[in-house]
Amino acid sequence: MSQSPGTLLAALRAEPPLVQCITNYVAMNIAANVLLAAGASPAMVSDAEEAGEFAQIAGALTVNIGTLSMPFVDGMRAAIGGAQQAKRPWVLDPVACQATALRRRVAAELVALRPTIIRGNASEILSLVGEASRGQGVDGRDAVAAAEDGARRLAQQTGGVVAVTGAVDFVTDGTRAVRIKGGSLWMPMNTALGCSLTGLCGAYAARAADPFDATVAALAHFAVAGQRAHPGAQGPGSFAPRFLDALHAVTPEALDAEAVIHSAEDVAA
Ligand SMILES: Nc1ncnc2c1ncn2[C@@H]1O[C@H](COP(=O)(O)OP(=O)(O)OP(=O)(O)O)[C@@H](O)[C@H]1O
Ligand SMILES: Cc1ncsc1CCO
Ligand SMILES: [Mg+2]
Repeated sequence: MSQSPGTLLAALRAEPPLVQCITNYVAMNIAANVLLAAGASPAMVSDAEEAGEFAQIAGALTVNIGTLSMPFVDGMRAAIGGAQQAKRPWVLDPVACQATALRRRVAAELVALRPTIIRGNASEILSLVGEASRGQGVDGRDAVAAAEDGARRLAQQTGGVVAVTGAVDFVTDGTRAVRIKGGSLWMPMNTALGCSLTGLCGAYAARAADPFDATVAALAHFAVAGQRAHPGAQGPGSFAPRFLDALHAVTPEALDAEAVIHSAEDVAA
């Protein structure tokens, strides 16, 4: 029996989960504010000496390779080990994994550790499954639809959930699949909103029985908040504070009423 986004939002707000975020320098502040606005409790803890220990007290771990360096990688390895030992969900954001040999290598190592959830843009997901990617650095340049089959294969390979975000988001666990509509054209013009969404996937995963439901809820929360924030905004700058306010203002009832989620199982191979 699946849990609706609103049900999970109520659970998250009733008991804000501690989410350990190993994220990039660009996203640190934005992602922390997004998690607080949504109702979670973020902590940016990444040094290898403490990251594994912290993962055992956190409700979930998120790992993002946006501003990659070897100290970050050591922290990621330690944290993932701690999360796995404590049986906590962990989420991978393979930022710009198509761009360099280092990113391809680290992303492949992390995928092999079987993340509970992988969330990326279409260009990143295509690269993870060895397909041609038109990504330009951290910016996705491929259509979500082009990465759907690859996302299904990736989910079957890891045994986890894969989310591809863009104009219409796609979520699959290799068997089930949905598309989520909403959001705003200003979202890809706000840096690190994808990284922040990865953090929110972790927050929901800490409270959900099923990581697929958690991922759908996080993406639906973003889609509804983005859609609500859009009309009052003149551009990416005025959108940003409205979006944070909307993440906070949306109630569990409104989330279930306004989320546009359609089954995508019709196109399964
Ligand atoms: N054209 C669009 N219209 C509506 N919403 C969008 C659009 N593009 C992206 N989004 C939304 O923006 C959010 C971030 O997704 P996106 O695919 O831009 O992540 P990303 O490329 O990893 O971002 P970043 O690396 O900058 O953090 C998601 O909630 C997604 O649904
Ligand atoms: C702009 C940027 N550069 C590395 S990570 C990041 C944040 C968006 O992914
Ligand atoms: Mg990204």
